[in-house]
Amino acid sequence: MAIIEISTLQKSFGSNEVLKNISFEVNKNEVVAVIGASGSGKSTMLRSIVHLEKVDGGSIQIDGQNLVKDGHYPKIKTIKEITAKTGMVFQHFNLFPHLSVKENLEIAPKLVKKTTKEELDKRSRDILQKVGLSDKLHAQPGSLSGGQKQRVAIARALMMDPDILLFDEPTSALDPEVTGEVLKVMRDLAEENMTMIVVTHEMGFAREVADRVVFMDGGEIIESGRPEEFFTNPQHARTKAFLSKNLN
Ligand SMILES: Nc1ncnc2c1ncn2[C@@H]1O[C@H](COP(=O)(O)OP(=O)(O)OP(=O)(O)O)[C@@H](O)[C@H]1O
Repeated sequence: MAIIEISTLQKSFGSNEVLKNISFEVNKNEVVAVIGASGSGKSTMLRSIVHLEKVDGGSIQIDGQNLVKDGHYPKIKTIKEITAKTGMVFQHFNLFPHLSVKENLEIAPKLVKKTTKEELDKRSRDILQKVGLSDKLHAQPGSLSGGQKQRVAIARALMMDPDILLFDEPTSALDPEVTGEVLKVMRDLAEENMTMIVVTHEMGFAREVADRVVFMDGGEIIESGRPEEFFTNPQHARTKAFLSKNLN
């Protein structure tokens, strides 16, 4: 069953047409890896799903509700309700630097959910344990490694109990030696059947963890398929050219 339905999405920045009639669906519990060259529109597509970008045309339905229909948006209250169940993890973590890990985790649920202090405390401890950072509850982000910061960012997204998690190049800003610890947390989430869209340059992750790979080029979806077919027998010349440059 599709939990995200995107159809004929269009977006331009001035004269730069960044999304050209993008259509695709994500099923509940599916992990979709989105790959493609820099500037192909991957981030813009992801950001549109959480309303960090406003599209010019097309539709996005999340769990049966229209975030945007034929380029028209509902009122902001409805938009907030629709996007509330989608969490996002960014390349550069976007933690609040002046707040502790615990405060970073609790700030959003404190504002929007009716939760007691005790429940929040238990939840932040449980989720930090899940990402392997129990000992960092009271740390400041500045004292953490990049891999630890990104795991805190994932924990923060999980605090809102999302149905869908979007990752925008979550390991691209990390040193190679800490990339694995973040990918492991993402693998664990995939195994727990979290619905995920992951924009990534990590071909190993796309090949091994994703249920489906989507290749974008020049604002279009060129090809998508199950990883075993996509990587061994790409159909499109542009996919072949991209893979020959990016697979090692
Ligand atoms: N806020 C913005 N204002 C103007 N142009 C933008 C903006 N955001 C993105 N763009 C442009 O849109 C195009 C697509 O960018 P986008 O970040 O979506 O691509 P991407 O595939 O995610 O690339 P990367 O891997 O480099 O992040 C690029 O040409 C970029 O310069």
